[in-house]
Amino acid sequence: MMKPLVFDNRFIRELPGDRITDNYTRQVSDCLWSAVQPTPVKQPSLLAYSAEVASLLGLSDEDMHDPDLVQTLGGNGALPGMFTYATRYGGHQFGNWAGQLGDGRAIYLGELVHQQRRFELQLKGAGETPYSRRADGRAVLRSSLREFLCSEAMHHLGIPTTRALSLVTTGEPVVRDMFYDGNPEFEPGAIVCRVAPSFIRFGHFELLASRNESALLKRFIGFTIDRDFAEWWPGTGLLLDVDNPGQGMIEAWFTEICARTAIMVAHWMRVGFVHGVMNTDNMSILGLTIDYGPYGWIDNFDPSWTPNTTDAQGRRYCYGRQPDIARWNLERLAEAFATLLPESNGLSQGLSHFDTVYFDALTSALAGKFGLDSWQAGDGEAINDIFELMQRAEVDQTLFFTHLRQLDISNPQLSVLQQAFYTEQGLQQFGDDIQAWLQRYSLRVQQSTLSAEQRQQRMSASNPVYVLRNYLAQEAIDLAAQGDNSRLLTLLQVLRQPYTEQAGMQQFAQKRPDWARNKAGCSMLSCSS
Ligand SMILES: Nc1ncnc2c1ncn2[C@@H]1O[C@H](COP(=O)(O)OP(=O)(O)OP(=O)(O)O)[C@@H](O)[C@H]1O
Ligand SMILES: [Mg+2]
Repeated sequence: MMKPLVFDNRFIRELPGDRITDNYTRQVSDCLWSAVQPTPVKQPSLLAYSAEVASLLGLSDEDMHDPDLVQTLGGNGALPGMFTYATRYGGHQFGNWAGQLGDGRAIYLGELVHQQRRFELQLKGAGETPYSRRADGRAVLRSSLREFLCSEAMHHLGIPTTRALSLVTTGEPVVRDMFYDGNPEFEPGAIVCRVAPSFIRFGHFELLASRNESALLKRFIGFTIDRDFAEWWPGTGLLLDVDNPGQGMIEAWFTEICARTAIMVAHWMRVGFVHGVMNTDNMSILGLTIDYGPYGWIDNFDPSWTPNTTDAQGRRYCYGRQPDIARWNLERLAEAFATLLPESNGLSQGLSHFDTVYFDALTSALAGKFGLDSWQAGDGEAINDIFELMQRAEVDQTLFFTHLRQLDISNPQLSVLQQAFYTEQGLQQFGDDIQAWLQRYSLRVQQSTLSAEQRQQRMSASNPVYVLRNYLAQEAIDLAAQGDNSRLLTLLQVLRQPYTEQAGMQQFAQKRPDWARNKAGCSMLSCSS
């Protein structure tokens, strides 16, 4: 028998809910959540779970196979103490205000408390809610598997992220027109149980501000600081009035949100992660990576690359623009707060803080990647030069760094990097330039105070050997769709230690194979999920 889980559902206890309790699509006002039950499914079956997340929640391996828990994770019935609801948020999508969005397919199970830590649990793909607009409330296996694996991979890379407890197939088909080309197909349905201290998004605040619900906006800010920033705000020396947080508190808090967002994006840039849909409804107030949709990983270095086919034209959310977009999103959040603080210039100070924190985080990440002791004048220029060469020569970003680590500084040879080139032509055409750069780099490293061993250690800690390249996820999806979850489990295992070379796992540390270059799911992803 499973031990009872402890829930303490502050969100629904302390914040107003929707008075309408019927589940139909509508505009909702003057509240933050709507009670809604997950829609039951035919046959929930546990495909994979994260043992680390289970243990954070006080769940043993045995518990994870408990039929009652598996049913709950598939949306069939709640456990004692749970309360199920969807929240009301809005957002800027692709640069435009989109109005009310809300949890159209994510349904909360409540706030689980274990060992003094609080975790919100959510089922993504659990059925329609009042916020489902014209969609079905469901999620397909391919997108759920990608979310499950990548959130765990990101955590083990040391990147702030929402986590995933479980991946459950529903036994029910879901219809998707993957390329929006009039060819809908049945795909297996699935549900991920996500876990985070808070799933509150920028869009929650933006919607209240846009609807002039200012008393509720204030109260919600007070709630969020009190519940989700409990470790931060006492250190500010400011007093928190939960019902009416003061200007100084809101400004200080916004500055903190800016810092966290900057750190998150600097990490993305470090490992070559492209989120793909940085709409403000996909920005976490805690600075966690949230909503693993059409994300991707950089193979050949290219700042203009985006995995999202919907964004292929404008490239708003391409790799290189992520820091600017994060700042743009913070500006939208500042505008929402400014409806309460018309006289404030503290909000613009928060934005400047973003610039400072991002610069520091990025330069220290780059110093780590290149194995430098510190960031010095001239490093930026040298690093820009090699990034430009990598782009023109089509060099794999991940392999470049893991191989650069092996460079003999006293006798730098291009051959160390050979594996990282995608084409013979790139090697022929840019080989001499890159060789010259390696000489310049070696001189820089020789001036450094680090020993060879220290340099290599720094590089190992900053440069992952294993990342969830798009084609690796796709191979796991293709197998899982045939009922074989072995690759999924192997990847989950390998990605637990992404910075360490693991015996027999060499195949997961290769550059993207040629067949995957232009294949759907491998080089480009649709938003259909
Ligand atoms: N299949 C669906 N059914 C109902 N609503 C959906 C569906 N897919 C997306 N939405 C809603 O569309 C909006 C934008 O979607 P987006 O792709 O950013 O989110 P998402 O993938 O559902 O998940 P999340 O941000 O919760 O990880 C959100 O309000 C989302 O709930
Ligand atoms: Mg989303």
